[in-house]
Order: sequence, then C-alpha cells, then structure tokens
Amino acid sequence: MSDKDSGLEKQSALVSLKAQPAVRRILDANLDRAREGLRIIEEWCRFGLESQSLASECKQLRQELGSWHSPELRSARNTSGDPGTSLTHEQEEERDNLADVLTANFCRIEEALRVLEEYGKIYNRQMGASFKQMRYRVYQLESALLAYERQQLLKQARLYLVTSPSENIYAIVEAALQGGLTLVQYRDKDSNDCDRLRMAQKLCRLCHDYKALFIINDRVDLALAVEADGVHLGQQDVPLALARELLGPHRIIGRSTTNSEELQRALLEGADYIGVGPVYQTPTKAGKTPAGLDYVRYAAENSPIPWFAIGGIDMSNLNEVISGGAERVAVVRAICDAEQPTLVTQYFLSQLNRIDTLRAYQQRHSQSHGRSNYLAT
Ligand SMILES: Cc1ncc(COP(=O)(O)OP(=O)(O)O)c(N)n1
Ligand SMILES: Cc1ncsc1CCOP(=O)(O)O
Ligand SMILES: [Mg+2]
Repeated sequence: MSDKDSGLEKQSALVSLKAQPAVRRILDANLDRAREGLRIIEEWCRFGLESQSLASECKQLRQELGSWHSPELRSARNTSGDPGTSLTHEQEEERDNLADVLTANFCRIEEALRVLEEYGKIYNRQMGASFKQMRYRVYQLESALLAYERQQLLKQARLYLVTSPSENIYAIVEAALQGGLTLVQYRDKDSNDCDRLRMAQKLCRLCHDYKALFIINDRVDLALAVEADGVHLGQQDVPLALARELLGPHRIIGRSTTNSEELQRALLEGADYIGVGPVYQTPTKAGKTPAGLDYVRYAAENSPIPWFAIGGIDMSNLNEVISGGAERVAVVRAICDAEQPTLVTQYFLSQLNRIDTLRAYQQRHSQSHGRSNYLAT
C-alpha cells in the first residue's frame, strides 16, 4: 500500500468515526418513521379492510424494524437539537381522503427504508441487505393492498357499464358515475388505436377520480398502457393465462360465458368475474344466440365468483333477471342511449341494492309459506 493510499484510509476512518453519532441518529429517526407509517397502514388493513393477512404482514415488518432499534441507536436521539422537528411541509397537513393517507404513508415508509438501507451499510453490514429486502416487501404490500381494494370494489359492484362508441362517451360515463356507478368497461370496436388509447387514458382517470374500477375490453396492451384495473376477455380473445402473465396477479380479469361449460372453464382459469349472457337478444351483439334465463339460474346456483348478467337488459326487464337469481347486471344501451344516464343508473342501483333485503324476505317468506316470487313484483 502506498503512503497516499494509507493516508486516504486514515482520513476516511476519521470521517466515519466523526459521523457515527449522526449516523445513529439518522437510523434512530428513520426506524421510528418507518414503524409509524406501517402502523398507520396496519390500522387500515385491520379495521378498514378486515384483512388478517395484510395486517399481520404490517405487524411482522414493524417487529423486524423493532429488532434493529437497539438501545445504542435510541440513546443517540437528540430531539431538542434536531432542526427537522420544527419543519413541516404543507402537504403533510393536507389529506383529502383515505387514499391520500395510504399513499402518503407508503411513501414515508419506502423513503425511510431507503435511508436505513444506505446509512445502515455504514453501521452494520447486514442492515443494508435487510432493509433492502424489507423495502421490496413493502412494495408488495402496497400492491397487494391495491389488489385487495380492487377485489372489494368488484364484489360490491352491482351495476357494470360497458361503453359503446359515441361522441359523448366521456359525458355519458361521467353522468353514470354521478349516479353512483362503480364499474366501467371501455369497449370500442370501431376506433383506431391512437384514439382508443387517448380515450382509455381519459376514462381511466375519470373513473379513478370517482373511485370506480376501470376495465378494458379485449386489449391487455391498452390495459397495461393506461394502468387500468383489468381487462375483459371473451371466448375468442387472448387466453386468460397469458393475460394473467402479462397483467400480474393484482389486476382483474373478466371472462364472457354463454353456457355451463364456459362458466366452469372460466373458474378453472382463475377469472375474477364472469359475464353471463346474452340473456336476451341484443343489437349490441347482433347474431349472438341468447343464453336465456335458464343460464342465469345456472350461474346463480354455480358461480362462486361475482357474475354479471348481460345482454338486452333494461329497466323493463331488470326485475325478471333479478328473479332469475342475478344480483349484478351489465348494460350497454340502457345507459349509453339513455336521455338521462344519471337517473337510469340510480334506478338500476336502487333496484339492485334492494336485493339483499329482498332475498332475506324471500327466504323467510318461503320458509313460512313454502313458496315466493316477491322479487318479480
Ligand atoms: C361483462 C361483459 N360480459 C361479456 C362481454 C362480451 O365479451 P366478448 O364475448 O369478448 O365480446 P365483445 O364485448 O368483445 O364484443 C363483455 N364485453 N362484458
Ligand atoms: C357485449 C355483450 N356481450 C354479451 S351481450 C353484450 C351486449 C349487451 O349490450 P346491451 O346492454 O345493449 O344489450
Ligand atoms: Mg371480446
């Protein structure tokens, strides 16, 4: 080793020695920061989503952070001399909704873990690798939480708007969202890809502003490009397994089914929901033989996943479809061709949201009278 090299080594050893109290303080502050952020996420997983697995992952991460928080690091704390305690950012004060709270805290955790990873390397060799691994677990947690919320929204959705090409498509979708719609599929067989991409981007943003799910018909590439919540695939579209591979485990994939075999196959393939129909003849899918109410009844008995009756459904026959066992419906013309899409959406939702109460009534009634068709009225 040359004199110059050994001089440099001594100098850097000196710098690192001097830096030690500061490094310990950085580690102490960021261990606290990451744990606090995780606690906030954990509370939502536990009380909001009631998901034991997500809450338990947060807890494990907190415990792992705690195991690094040694008395030596805690004793480095110097709150009164820390200029950062009096600095608050305007954005810290602003939280408009739950999504803001979760996003802000995920950012906080991920930032803190990055700091722990970098400074931890100086303090203890294993720290860097451990915090790096934890950071990836937090990314996965964030993605799983998003997926969980998507599935919850999907389960809660009673009405599904499938769009048809129109000059007013944006206004129609917005009007329906104002009526309480929470699930939209962008279906456009006519436009070129540039126009489709532009419209998909706009509609995706719009739906997310209203906290509604946005699905793209047929096109996995567009769904990825606009960060849609998922894709809807028919029997002639790309295989579900390929779509899953491309979209990953956290996005929604829906599959059209017209009969019992297709329904059973969709379940095996891992569809998140299915379309059941066409129930009635419809010009939107001209030439397609209706599957009828018998198939609706079959789906009611056999589908463990959310399913949407589709095809020719409007305000006049909605109760017939509900009587056949449907709890969710998908429509194109009933909303897209309506003069007042908001009012029509509200009507559909009011009928569909009565179902739980009506089914309970139906069950009680049939137990005491041996029969009932209350829902058809
Ligand atoms: C909810 C829902 N169900 C069924 C379909 C029909 O899909 P597909 O059979 O692929 O026909 P196209 O819509 O692509 O013409 C759907 N789009 N949505
Ligand atoms: C896309 C689709 N898939 C089965 S039926 C159908 C169209 C339903 O359209 P409408 O609600 O206008 O009858
Ligand atoms: Mg299709």
